[in-house]
Amino acid sequence: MTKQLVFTNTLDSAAQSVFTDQAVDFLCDLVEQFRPRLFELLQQRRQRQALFDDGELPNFDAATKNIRQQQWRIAELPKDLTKRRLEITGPVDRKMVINALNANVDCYMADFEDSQSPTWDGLVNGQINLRDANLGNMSYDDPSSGKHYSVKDDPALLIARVRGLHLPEKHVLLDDQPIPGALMDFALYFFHNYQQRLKQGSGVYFYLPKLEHSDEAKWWADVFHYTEQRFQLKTSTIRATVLIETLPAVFQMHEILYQLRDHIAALNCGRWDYIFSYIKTLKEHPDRVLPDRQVVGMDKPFLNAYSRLLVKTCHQRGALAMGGMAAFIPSKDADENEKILAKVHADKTLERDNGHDGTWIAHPGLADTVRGIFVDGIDGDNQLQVLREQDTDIDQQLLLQPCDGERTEQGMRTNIRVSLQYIAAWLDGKGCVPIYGLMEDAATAEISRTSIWQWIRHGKTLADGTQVTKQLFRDFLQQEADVVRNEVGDKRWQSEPFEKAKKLLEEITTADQLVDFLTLPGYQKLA
Ligand SMILES: CC(=O)SCCNC(=O)CCNC(=O)[C@H](O)C(C)(C)COP(=O)(O)OP(=O)(O)OC[C@H]1O[C@@H](n2cnc3c(N)ncnc32)[C@H](O)[C@@H]1OP(=O)(O)O
Ligand SMILES: O=CC(=O)O
Ligand SMILES: [Mg+2]
Repeated sequence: MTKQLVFTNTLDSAAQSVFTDQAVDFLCDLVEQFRPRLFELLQQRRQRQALFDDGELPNFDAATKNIRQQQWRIAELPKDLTKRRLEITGPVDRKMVINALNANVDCYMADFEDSQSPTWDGLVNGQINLRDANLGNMSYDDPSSGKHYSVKDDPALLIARVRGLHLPEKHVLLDDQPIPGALMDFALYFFHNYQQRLKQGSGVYFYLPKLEHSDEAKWWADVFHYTEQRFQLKTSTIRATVLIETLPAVFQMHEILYQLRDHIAALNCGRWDYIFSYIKTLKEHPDRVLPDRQVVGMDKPFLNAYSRLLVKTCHQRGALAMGGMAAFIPSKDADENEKILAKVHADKTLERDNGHDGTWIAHPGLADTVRGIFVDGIDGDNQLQVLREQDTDIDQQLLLQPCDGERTEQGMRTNIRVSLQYIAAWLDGKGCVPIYGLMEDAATAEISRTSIWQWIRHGKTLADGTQVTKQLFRDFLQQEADVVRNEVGDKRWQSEPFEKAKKLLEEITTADQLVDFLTLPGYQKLA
């Protein structure tokens, strides 16, 4: 008997329109075919981490030296993926999708990942929204403002980011086990959109997050080849941009491009997950504990080296090198806004000067400032020709260089308030929220909570000499929860899952073993 997917809940009409018989067949085949290997790859992540915990440091792999040294290039880029100077990103709710498509940018990264809390309804409606976006007949009437939204002519080019490989989808089972969330997002987006995208003379474009090794890139390449064959499409119809946002992956960039050479278009500096991964990968290394999150900027040597090596590697192979996200969002206060735009300007100028071909913005209000740098400030559609002499000697030592800066009580308290508010929002179905003037999403919040864990783990002292302990954290958590409760008011505190978030934050921060992703225990609690 052929296998069947089992849904844990009754499908409403929206879900039925997404999980059609043919789409379900395709998804079921993908899961059956590729999940066993995915489990092995996740196991290999744990084995590599055990070595790092024992004192080894991530490094370039001697076994794949020939891939790094030989001459080869990725498949030629399709025309519409050569100009990606400015990309807006955001979760896939309907108003956001329309606003992003209408923004003054080249591309829109529609996000099922860091900025999307993976509620069932959110994911299903996200698929419907992206299908409508590709069909070009998308509109929305906002019941709270009465405003009508529709997509302009010539919208931004749509690229969908699927969930990371570690995230299960608990509402859909095969053989009594949750299916991989990444395969669900990929299969549904591909199935419902490939015909329309090909009709428009384009391809089906994805962002792939949080890869740790080129074997995982090979796994995705196999998924893409299988899909193209099944739907009788030309090789390279599917194109991926891979986020280099884990520390192990920075040592595998040539290999990742190589394994995906028929399908890759670009690498991207996912700087927030990268900082989180630096903490996580080196969590047992007392000499590489990071300072306050606020001081870990792209000008720090280890981060700047990562950006430069990514550019160099991509350009050598004919792939675009995308920059990352400045977390600043516009303020309604004019003076404050001027300062924010100046910070964004400095951050993006550094990326442009490193040779990136384009960059991300979190908010349409930043488009004009960043266009000044990445559109007016470069010659042509990209900087593929840039190969800088000074970026030839980036080595393991520089990529892992300890980061200077203070650990302060203020920094620790801010980390607590941000984590608490973010986890509460996420459990409430919102994957990206403004907190204290910054956009916070699953990647930025991970930095806040793992920093504290690592400071406790190594008994670090704050700038005033206080040692960070589990008890200090518990005391601060109680005090900062009161501060947040005052800020949001009793009504919101009681009606939103702040108490649940506080409990989860306490559990994962005081656990003896670092919890891999806060979204894993979080997902168990997500309605
Ligand atoms: C680490 C990483 O992974 S980075 C990538 C993931 N993160 C992201 O994608 C960040 C996406 N950004 C956002 O979600 C939002 O900008 C937030 C939550 C940070 C702030 O959103 P808001 O509080 O709505 O901001 P604000 O009120 O200033 O928004 C003004 C308008 O801009 C729109 N807007 C804001 N950000 C975006 C966006 N990223 N895409 C599309 N529209 C947007 C809002 O919908 C709103 O539209 P309206 O006037 O029609 O109502
Ligand atoms: O996904 C992007 C990141 O910075 O993390
Ligand atoms: Mg990320």
